[in-house]
Amino acid sequence: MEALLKARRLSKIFGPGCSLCNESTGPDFDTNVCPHCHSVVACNAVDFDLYPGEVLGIVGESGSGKSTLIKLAHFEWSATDGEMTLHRSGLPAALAELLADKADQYTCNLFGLSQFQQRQVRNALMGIVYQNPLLGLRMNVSSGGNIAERLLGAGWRHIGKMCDRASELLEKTEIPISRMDEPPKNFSGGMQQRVQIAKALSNNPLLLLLDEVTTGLDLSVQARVLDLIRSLQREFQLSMLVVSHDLGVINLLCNRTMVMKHGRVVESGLTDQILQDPQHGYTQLLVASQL
Ligand SMILES: Nc1ncnc2c1ncn2[C@@H]1O[C@H](COP(=O)(O)OP(=O)(O)OP(=O)(O)O)[C@@H](O)[C@H]1O
Repeated sequence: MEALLKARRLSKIFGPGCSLCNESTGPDFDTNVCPHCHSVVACNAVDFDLYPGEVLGIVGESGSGKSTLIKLAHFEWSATDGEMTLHRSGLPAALAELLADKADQYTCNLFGLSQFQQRQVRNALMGIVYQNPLLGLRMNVSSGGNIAERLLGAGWRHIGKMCDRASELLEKTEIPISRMDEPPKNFSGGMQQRVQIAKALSNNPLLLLLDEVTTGLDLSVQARVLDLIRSLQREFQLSMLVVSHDLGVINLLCNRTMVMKHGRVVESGLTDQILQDPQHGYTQLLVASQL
């Protein structure tokens, strides 16, 4: 099977950067701040492949660069260096043509696209759920309206079809249809996450990005949201990138996992293997601390 998404040498530096940034930061130096120019190396030379229907976890302590990878993949931040390509076979024909790299079955480097083109890719192919629902939802707009807005962005125009799609998704995410016209600000934290999930799924994304989606929720609410994500992933065979500092979440959702520290991947492999037989000292600590 061929990868749906390939990321190569993903790097993000905050600050001016200098020729010594990469060789003076990372786990061996116990910092991601360059001692020469004081830039932050949020991630450096990260490679990964994501296969169709696969869930790839990104775990690590606070500041290790997990959210940076999600924000690069979602084009919220521009990469300092690196490439991201998608397999063309799963893309809508118009997009596959637009992004064609004639020599390859993968698209051109998506980081090289204009902002407009990146928005097209994002609207057609990606969904995202943030830890903070304020980032993913308009709190004063009805829940149905939040979903319709996303559908408009993805090119939908027929109001009736958008209403049907919103009801279908809210039902799937266990929001009572009777509350479809209410704004998310009226909802509990768990409900807001479920509306975010419904919105993120509305355009049938190939790729779903989850950034600490259950952090901050009560344990029982967390369990319900995670269960929902797991069943939706199976139903739609979604490919997902899941960021979490919680190994329980990673264990429940992810087939494979990358462990990050100071902007570098220190270990990656099958989640079971990483949890049962961690190789890197940092992963061993992480696993021991969460047992
Ligand atoms: N806008 C910014 N300007 C400067 N540095 C930033 C900026 N955003 C993030 N960083 C730095 O980049 C590094 C990686 O941040 P990132 O948010 O990716 O970490 P994380 O692993 O997701 O952490 P957390 O679990 O706390 O969200 C951190 O050192 C952070 O301070």
